[in-house]
Amino acid sequence: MKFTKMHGTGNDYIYVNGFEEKLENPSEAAVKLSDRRFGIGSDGLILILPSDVADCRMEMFNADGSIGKMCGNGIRCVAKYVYDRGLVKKDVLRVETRSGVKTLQLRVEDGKVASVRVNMGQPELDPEKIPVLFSKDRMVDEEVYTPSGNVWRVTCVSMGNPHAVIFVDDVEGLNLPAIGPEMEKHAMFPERANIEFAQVTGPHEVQMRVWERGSGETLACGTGACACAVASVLTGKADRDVTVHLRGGDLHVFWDPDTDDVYMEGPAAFVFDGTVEI
Ligand SMILES: N[C@@H](CCC[C@H](N)C(=O)O)C(=O)O
Repeated sequence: MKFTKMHGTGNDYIYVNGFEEKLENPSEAAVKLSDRRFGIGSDGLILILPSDVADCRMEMFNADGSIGKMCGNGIRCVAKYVYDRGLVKKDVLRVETRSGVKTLQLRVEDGKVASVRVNMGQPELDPEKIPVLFSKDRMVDEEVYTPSGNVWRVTCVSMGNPHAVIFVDDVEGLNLPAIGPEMEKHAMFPERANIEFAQVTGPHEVQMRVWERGSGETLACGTGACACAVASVLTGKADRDVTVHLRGGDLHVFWDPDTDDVYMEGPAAFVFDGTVEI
């Protein structure tokens, strides 16, 4: 099977052109191919497919084979893939995802996509829809106790997938591989959750690390950066226009007060093409 390795701020996926390739069991392939020693190595697998309602469709699988309804870093790479390879030559693109059709504005340099601005849609704050087992009045900065005895104050937001944002004083000092799994799988999240740890360093600056549902610690998460920006506003810690600094680079997020839409802007990068036996 032909594949392409790409990344958005270090959040790397294996991309398969579903216009040409047929993958019988993508979930199983995601587990096998994402392995960083026995496979190609990635945070997961993304299929680029034809769509009846948009320019193309994406399907994303985490490294454990589970499905993610939306992927902010992945969708920018999908845009770069279809534009640079001439599949869809438009600088405003519509991509179908499991969380609806997203509109993307491409910034092209020397004929290739350098960065992409995505309308990520409106954040979902209804606990039943996220889903999180909190009541409606306990959604912002609420205490959660973990089985190992940690207490975290979380703000829950869905950006098409579930996120819990936790503000801390020293994001780099955290032992994320120890803390992440017990929060991802905490009983309060019936479908597990992506966990963001954030340190606000100014009205327009947030430093963030992420433990992704199904993939573990990644260098960046686009939907997570958006959830973090929304949580920063809801808790009164930052303005609606923030740069989220991640281990893999920066993402710019703006939560529009007029439309309630969240916009995310960041780079998309090609790594290499290859073929693999599956
Ligand atoms: N890396 C992504 C999010 C991927 C999906 C997530 N792990 C989930 O299961 O919800 C992003 O950039 O948004």
